[in-house]
Amino acid sequence: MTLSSRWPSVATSSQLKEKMRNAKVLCVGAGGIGCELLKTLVLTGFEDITVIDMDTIETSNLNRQFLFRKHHVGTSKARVAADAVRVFRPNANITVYQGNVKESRFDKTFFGGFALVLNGLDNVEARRHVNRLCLSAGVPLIESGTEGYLGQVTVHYRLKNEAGEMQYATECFECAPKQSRTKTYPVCTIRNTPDKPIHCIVWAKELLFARLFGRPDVMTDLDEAAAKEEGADANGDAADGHNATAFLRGPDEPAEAYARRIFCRVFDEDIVKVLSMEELWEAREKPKPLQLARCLGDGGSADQNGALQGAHQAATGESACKALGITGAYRIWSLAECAKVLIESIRQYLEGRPAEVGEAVFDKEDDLAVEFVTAAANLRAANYNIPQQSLFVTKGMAGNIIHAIATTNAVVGGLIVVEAMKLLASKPENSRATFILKHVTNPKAKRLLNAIAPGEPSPKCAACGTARLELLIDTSKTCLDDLVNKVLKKSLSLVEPTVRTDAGFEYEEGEGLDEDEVAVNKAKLPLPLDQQAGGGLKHSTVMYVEDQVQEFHVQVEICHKNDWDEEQDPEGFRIGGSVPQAAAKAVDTAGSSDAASPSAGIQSDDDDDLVIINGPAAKEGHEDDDVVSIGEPEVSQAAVVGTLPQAEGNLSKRSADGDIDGPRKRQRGA
Ligand SMILES: Nc1ncnc2c1ncn2[C@@H]1O[C@H](COP(=O)(O)OP(=O)(O)OP(=O)(O)O)[C@@H](O)[C@H]1O
Ligand SMILES: [Zn+2]
Repeated sequence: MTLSSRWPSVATSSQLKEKMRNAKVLCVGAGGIGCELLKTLVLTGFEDITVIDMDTIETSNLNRQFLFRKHHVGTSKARVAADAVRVFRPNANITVYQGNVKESRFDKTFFGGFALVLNGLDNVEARRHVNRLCLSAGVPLIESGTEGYLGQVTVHYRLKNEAGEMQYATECFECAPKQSRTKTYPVCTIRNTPDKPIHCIVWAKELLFARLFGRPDVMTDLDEAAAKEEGADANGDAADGHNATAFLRGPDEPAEAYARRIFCRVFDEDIVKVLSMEELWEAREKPKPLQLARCLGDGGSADQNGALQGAHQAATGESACKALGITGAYRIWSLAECAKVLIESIRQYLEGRPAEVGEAVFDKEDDLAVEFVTAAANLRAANYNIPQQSLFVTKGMAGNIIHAIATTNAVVGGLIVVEAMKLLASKPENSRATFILKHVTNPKAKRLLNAIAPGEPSPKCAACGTARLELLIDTSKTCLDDLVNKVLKKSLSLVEPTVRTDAGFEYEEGEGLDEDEVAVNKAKLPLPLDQQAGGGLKHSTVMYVEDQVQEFHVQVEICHKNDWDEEQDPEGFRIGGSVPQAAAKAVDTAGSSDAASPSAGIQSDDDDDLVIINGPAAKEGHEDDDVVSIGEPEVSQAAVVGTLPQAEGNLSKRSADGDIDGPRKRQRGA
């Protein structure tokens, strides 16, 4: 049934209302956007809603995820959100799943049961996964993302006419390569020549925290450097790949003595060593070693046994600042405070959370972890004469936090519902991709929302087109494990990849394999690519890569390349063709240079994908420009989350007089 009136007059028709009541919609994500979306959906008249979210509510969600209250902390987001909106519309039928949308129960058949899929996610892997399932199930997807004041809603579908012919088709989520804002930091800058606060924070979080509290079998660059020295001291050989003993705690070593030894090692002795690499300092300011006793000041900071004053209590593992009586998240700590917090946080970890040591992963919600990183980063900043940061700012930078704006989420939630209504009203020609770019577009335009026609499908798209990807990789040094985990799962967002070649190589994952098959596949993982069965995965080998859950197929041609430059390509591979940008990371974390400024250089971690509009580079002083056409936004750091199509391509569809073309209407039979 199509509605005869034009959009938007049709929006209030009783026919559309009925369609909204009956339409089965799937909301993926019940976080910042998801809460707004659910609320607006039920208030608009949608009554058959399914919600998936894998997470539980955290205290830090409460400021913007308004369906949640303090007493809900620790409980399922999807369930609480559903219960809350049921109050607004008691006859709504809301089905809840607390789970990861990548689970195999949410397969093509599951997706095929919905009229529309509405995403309120926060990471690109899940978005790609949902995109692929929507493509294979033939269900329209409305995508969204926000980042501070910025946001966007995009619409993706292939709609057939009654004769089964493709009538309207937009680009899919993966058609336009997204430029990842994941920042990579050359390891040598982080290790030897930091010159920004973020370099010190990355070092504290990715190297020191990981080394002291993380998995001991995972080497960090601290080990590599230290082990090289140890190996060289002992027998002149390079490191053999084992962790440096310098960071191991002696069997009877008291926690605080260990903490002090670590301090001396990393902020004093290591700096002395790096100073001896004279070529590094020809054009740079030399770093200064820090002596612990001097940092602590008059010696009165420690008692006769060397224990810090104020830290005599048994360690609870909760907070070093609390134990030391140090307050002030927004001020910069003195050097003495940093030294004390560093030593006390190590003691708190070792004595208060012994079970976690060797397993810990940095978590921005963990006070002790943030205190440790703040103290360590600031001490390192003092070594290198780099400005220090408050705990609040460090937390933002280490946790890749862009402070979310509830209103942006509300606007985006509302726009998703508007686009959903257009599709239900069978008005795909009225679909719009809408961008909230207020502070980066021409202020004279005074336009908060910029709506453009959805982009066209790209034949080169790996998800919906027929692209063959090219993988540049060192086939003799890379093992299959890295190909599977770093290339296929991480870069291409596959969940359970299968790889086959014409010459008979096979690798499979996923349900349905028996124990023997799993073991056979696992045994292949440590071997280099060129030593795999079927003559190896070598230069010119074409791999047929598949993910059955996603119904994703792509051909990947291998190009052997050795001599990778670690700084330029820290991952040691590159993927060409129409592929979503790999989240290549040297030391894969990031942060903003100013946590108070939401659009500052925040980068993605595993949870947040940030992409940049590939518009023309921002000109200096663009605010003075008389004309900044809406078709050419002046965007450099307009970071939005998720679904942003390439602005140039899309925006150019707006004609000079401001008309917007609808989505591509296919010729009959095309
Ligand atoms: N693979 C997935 N399956 C199911 N839900 C997911 C998946 N990935 C992300 N989500 C959910 O998407 C929601 C995104 O919401 P939002 O961006 O507000 O993040 P958040 O985790 O609530 O907040 P923040 O990251 O700012 O602390 C989260 O509730 C998260 O649990
Ligand atoms: Zn596509």
